[in-house]
Amino acid sequence: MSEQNLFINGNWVAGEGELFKSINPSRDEVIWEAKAATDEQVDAAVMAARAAFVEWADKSFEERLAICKRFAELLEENKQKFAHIIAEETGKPVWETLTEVAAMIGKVAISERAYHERTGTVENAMPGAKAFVRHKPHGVVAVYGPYNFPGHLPNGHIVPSLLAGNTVIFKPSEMTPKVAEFTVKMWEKAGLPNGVLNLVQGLVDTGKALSAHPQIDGLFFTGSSNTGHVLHKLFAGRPDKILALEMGGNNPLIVKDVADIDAAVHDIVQSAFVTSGQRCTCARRLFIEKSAQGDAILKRLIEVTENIQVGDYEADPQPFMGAMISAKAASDMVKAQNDLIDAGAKVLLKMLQKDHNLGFVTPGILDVTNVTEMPDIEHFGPLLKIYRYTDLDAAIAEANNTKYGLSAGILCDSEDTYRYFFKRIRAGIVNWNKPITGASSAAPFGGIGASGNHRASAYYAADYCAYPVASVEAEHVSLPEKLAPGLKF
Ligand SMILES: NC(=O)c1ccc[n+]([C@@H]2O[C@H](COP(=O)([O-])OP(=O)(O)OC[C@H]3O[C@@H](n4cnc5c(N)ncnc54)[C@H](O)[C@@H]3O)[C@@H](O)[C@H]2O)c1
Ligand SMILES: O=CCC[C@H](NC(=O)CCC(=O)O)C(=O)O
Repeated sequence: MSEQNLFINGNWVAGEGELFKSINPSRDEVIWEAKAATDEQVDAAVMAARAAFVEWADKSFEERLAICKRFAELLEENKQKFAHIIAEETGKPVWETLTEVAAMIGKVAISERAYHERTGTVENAMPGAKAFVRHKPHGVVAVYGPYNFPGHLPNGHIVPSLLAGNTVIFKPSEMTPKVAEFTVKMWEKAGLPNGVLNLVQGLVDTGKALSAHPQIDGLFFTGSSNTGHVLHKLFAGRPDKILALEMGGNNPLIVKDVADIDAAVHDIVQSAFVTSGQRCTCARRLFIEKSAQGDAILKRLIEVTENIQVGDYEADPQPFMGAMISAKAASDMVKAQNDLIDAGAKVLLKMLQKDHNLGFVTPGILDVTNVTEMPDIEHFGPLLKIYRYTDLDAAIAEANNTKYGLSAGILCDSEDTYRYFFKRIRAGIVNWNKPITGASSAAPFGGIGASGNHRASAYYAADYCAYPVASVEAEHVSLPEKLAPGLKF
């Protein structure tokens, strides 16, 4: 039981709202239980961030960076422990959660570089003066995180926000409060001044109270498209607030003429089933040619997928896939599969949830080529939909037939085919002969359409964490050499 679960103005305090729990989805055990933040506690957190802002923004960049570097060192020292907490709360195997902690550590150096390269100071000479472009923090920002990368993805907003001089209120996913608590304890230990980072835990009501708070200057969100759209509506008519949205996708992957079938199948599996399909970048739709080679790829894909190891996060040897975030998420995914089957999808490999109290499902593959009414929704789990095609243009058109636009890829040996595809496909991440998951934090990250609002996370996060200020400056006022017509001095 975690009683003092909120971090407000440098103090750990108990929530006074509704009781909520975090359940280990691999073992059906309660691992965290506490009360949500009330509206008054959300208000206290926002006002603490407001009070801390001027002093934090006034510190030198080097002072702020030193604390972020200490945070990264603490993560390094505690990486085994932290990886186990992420694994126990999300179901992801430890091999994978160790990479999540590594991405969090790497974020500090990447954000330092991005701060200078994207939001540095530019000075230009001009007659009798100098012109500058500098950047200033927005002020108090709210950061919302998803459950699938409960450490890495909010960290991708928090680190650049703090480096730029903003103060933060962090609202993690209600599915992953324990990871959030550990993260904030590392920041506390790293020496952040009181009020600079505040943690409010809770359900949707806590999220609503924070997003509606008049004293936030911005909201940086990674999560579902549904919630992102709710927030977008809430911020409509508020050009004074900055809203950065990173949402989901209905991501396509096309296969066309490859020599190495096993290599192609590897990249498909890595794209569709890593993290039990719970990555925003996962391939949801796979386009395979109607040809002998297409048949061979599909046959091999089914064989390899049938043999994917699914198991407990600590199992030795480690499984490829762990549990989904909850038993409910797993049964919802099976239901989504059944709905598609009812709509005419052909089962190639049936997804199964053997124990309804746990989050484990085996990966599923459906042929949806003949389904006439395919919903354009993100199936956030290990369910891959196959489209058989005869014409590449038609496959690309269908790949683009989505309101989303996060990631896309093609597996093909011809560079010309890739260039052709690249020009026509609509997505923020476009890969060639590589999985479409595993997007690097060192590159801009995010999508177009319903996947986000173009302020991509990762490397370009620096852009939305500070605003540019243009200045023309001279040490003294002086009369211009040439006066405007009609003026006499
Ligand atoms: N594009 C990306 O960068 C990216 C990365 C990871 C995950 N995702 C997406 O995230 C989703 C999974 O995460 P999730 O289910 O935790 O997302 P979610 O939208 O359910 O929750 C995200 C956060 O929003 C809060 N929230 C929910 N409803 C709210 C409301 N009405 N008002 C204010 N706050 C509210 C939640 O409490 C949580 O803190 C998937 O759709 C996935 O594609 C996107
Ligand atoms: O749900 C979002 C997936 C993000 C994920 N990105 C990473 O793993 C980044 C790792 C790094 O920073 O190098 C993905 O794209 O799969």
